[in-house]
Amino acid sequence: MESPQDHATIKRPIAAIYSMSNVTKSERFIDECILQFVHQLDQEFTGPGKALPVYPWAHFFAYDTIMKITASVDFGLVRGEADREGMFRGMHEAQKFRAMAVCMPWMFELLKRTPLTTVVLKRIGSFPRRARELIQSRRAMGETVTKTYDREDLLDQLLETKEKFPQTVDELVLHGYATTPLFAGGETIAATITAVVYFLGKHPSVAATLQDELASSGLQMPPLWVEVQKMPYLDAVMHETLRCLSLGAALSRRAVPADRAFILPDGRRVPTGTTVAMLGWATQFNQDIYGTDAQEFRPERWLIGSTETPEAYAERLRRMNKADMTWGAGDRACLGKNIARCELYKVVATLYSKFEVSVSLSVFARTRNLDLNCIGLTVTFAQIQLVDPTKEWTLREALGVKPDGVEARLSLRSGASVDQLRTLSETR
Ligand code: HEM
Repeated sequence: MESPQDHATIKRPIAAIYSMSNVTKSERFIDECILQFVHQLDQEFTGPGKALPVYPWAHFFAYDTIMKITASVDFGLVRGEADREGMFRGMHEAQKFRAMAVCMPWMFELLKRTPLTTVVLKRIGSFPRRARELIQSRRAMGETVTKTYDREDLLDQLLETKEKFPQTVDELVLHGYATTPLFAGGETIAATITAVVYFLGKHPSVAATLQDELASSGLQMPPLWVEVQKMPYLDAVMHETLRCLSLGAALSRRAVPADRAFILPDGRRVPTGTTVAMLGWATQFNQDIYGTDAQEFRPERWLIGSTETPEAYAERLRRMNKADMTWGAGDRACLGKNIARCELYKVVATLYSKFEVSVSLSVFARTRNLDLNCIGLTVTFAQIQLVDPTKEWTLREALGVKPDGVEARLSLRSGASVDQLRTLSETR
């Protein structure tokens, strides 16, 4: 792990690029991908007997979107024009390997020269390779061509850091900058969209309240960030989904610094240099902070209670936010949080404005017990049927979390039209 000082130096040139005010300049990239996604879902999955495998399609959407935000590239996974299977084959296994390398570096040292490791590292290597290709092709286009874009993508801005911060940004650092969004912006977003569909399918009253809020907000379609960021119930749903999903479980690690003592609650001192991880699973389900129903999915916990004073609510919210490790904390906290929130709020608001979504879950596996344990269940807005209530479900976990087996049935809401949505966006 690099020192905090080196880390801060490398992060400084790109901090402004990831600020919300800059991210909203690329909203149009996100809108284009949302439109494509909704149209494709409408074409392929609305109709009797059709079921949408949520995670793979959310992953197509997320990857197309991050490619567009990063390099204006129309990758084509949602439209089926890119090699969908090849793209994600073995990715989760590669992630598990990476998790092992992060959490048990000594094991990685032992294994790193074996043929198996070479194969796995090749899979992980597809992101750096793609980033290198993007940089090369952008440079080949020449300065004048990139400047004629009517909008800047991340890559243009990242390339500029090399000129603005020559002391810090060499080819290697630039390559790291370009690889990160490709690596970080796919599975995280896909898992979150899948979890929203899952939790809302399990809690029809939450879905109904969200849809009421969406319907009464007079949103443009796809909605703008300035519109969706002000929607309290949508915000509560997203907070609660991310809290219960605990995506960044193994990500937030820090080395104990030499200049500060790190003492555990029982008085033991952790030696300098020791890698310490704060797990979201421990903090985000802490009953002292989130209440005795911490294991339940309940977006209302993020809203003011009917008998609560504004002061008490502000204090409760402060404690909940502090314990919520979704985006990590401190100087290594998620840099892509603004991109992720903007993309997620917009796509969830669009999906639940346009579609009735009912969920059937087949083999959704999870290692922790929430209140939602089962395999093979069908959920509709009208009823919940557990095919086998005795079985538990588990999430596949590596560095991130991959939810498998969530399938949804889609139908357009009465009065909703996807063509109307396209027209609105084209006039923006
Ligand atoms: C739901 C979506 C996402 C979640 C939950 C998430 C979560 C996290 C977490 C927990 C960390 C580690 C923070 C720490 O150590 O304290 C992290 C780091 C990071 N994430 Fe995200 N992330 C998401 C999406 C994204 C996206 C879309 C991007 C980029 C486009 C991104 C870029 C980064 C970067 C660059 C870091 C490293 C920051 C540093 O080391 O200073 N993330 N993320």
